[in-house]
Amino acid sequence: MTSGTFITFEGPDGAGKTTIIRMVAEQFTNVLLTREPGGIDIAEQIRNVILAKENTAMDPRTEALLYAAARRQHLIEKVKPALAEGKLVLCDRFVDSSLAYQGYARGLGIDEVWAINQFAIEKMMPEFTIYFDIEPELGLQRINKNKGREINRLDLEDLEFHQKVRQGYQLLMDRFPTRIIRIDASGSVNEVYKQTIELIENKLAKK
Ligand SMILES: Nc1ncnc2c1ncn2[C@@H]1O[C@H](COP(=O)(O)OP(=O)(O)OP(=O)(O)O)[C@@H](O)[C@H]1O
Ligand SMILES: Cc1cn([C@H]2C[C@H](O)[C@@H](COP(=O)(O)O)O2)c(=O)[nH]c1=O
Repeated sequence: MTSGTFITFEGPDGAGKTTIIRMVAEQFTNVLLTREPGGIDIAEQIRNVILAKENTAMDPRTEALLYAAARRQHLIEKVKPALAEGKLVLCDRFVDSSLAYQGYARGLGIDEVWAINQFAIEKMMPEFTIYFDIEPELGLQRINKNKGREINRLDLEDLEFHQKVRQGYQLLMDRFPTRIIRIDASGSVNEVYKQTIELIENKLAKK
């Protein structure tokens, strides 16, 4: 039995999730801000393996399994305990990333990737998911402008891959129309933040 609230943030690379989630977290007390893959030591170690630029030989199924393994550990070690303590858990990426990136863009199949993730999450899903929608060209431009950000193996995929990721998310919005809520992430930081905080406050007020 969980008493907190679990919200996930999704979108293509460079959509602005990390920027906005940090601003949102500052507005709440009793909040846990975390991310996938990572958020705890074991999952951060898995993240380093998945995203290392030199690991170009990684098989797509290995990639999907590693994301699911990191997810499992993070869920058990960090997310579930925080929810049990009544926290608001804001998570930068969750299972929808695996469905969009590995299931659709890598071509493993959304249903197949959903199935392996069931072993990891045991039906544990967010109350709702905010999807930051952006043209991949704009997302990648934002990343490339940020000289301080390390470019990882997934960022180095070609534009076609990133376009497929976005198509994958569009399919997920059709599949989960009540859980996933779209926000236009192409505007300024302040515009995107305003939409996001209003959405969260409305949802929390209805709980
Ligand atoms: N609305 C915005 N307008 C312009 N630039 C933005 C906006 N939001 C974020 N940025 C900038 O774009 C870059 C990527 O933002 P951020 O890291 O928040 O995206 P992200 O969705 O978390 O990306 P990724 O999933 O690839 O880590 C950063 O340099 C950030 O400062
Ligand atoms: C959870 C998850 C993530 N990915 C991809 C998405 C990004 O390209 C990287 C993570 O980097 P970020 O800067 O933290 O966004 O990994 C994925 O392909 N599958 C997943 O399940």
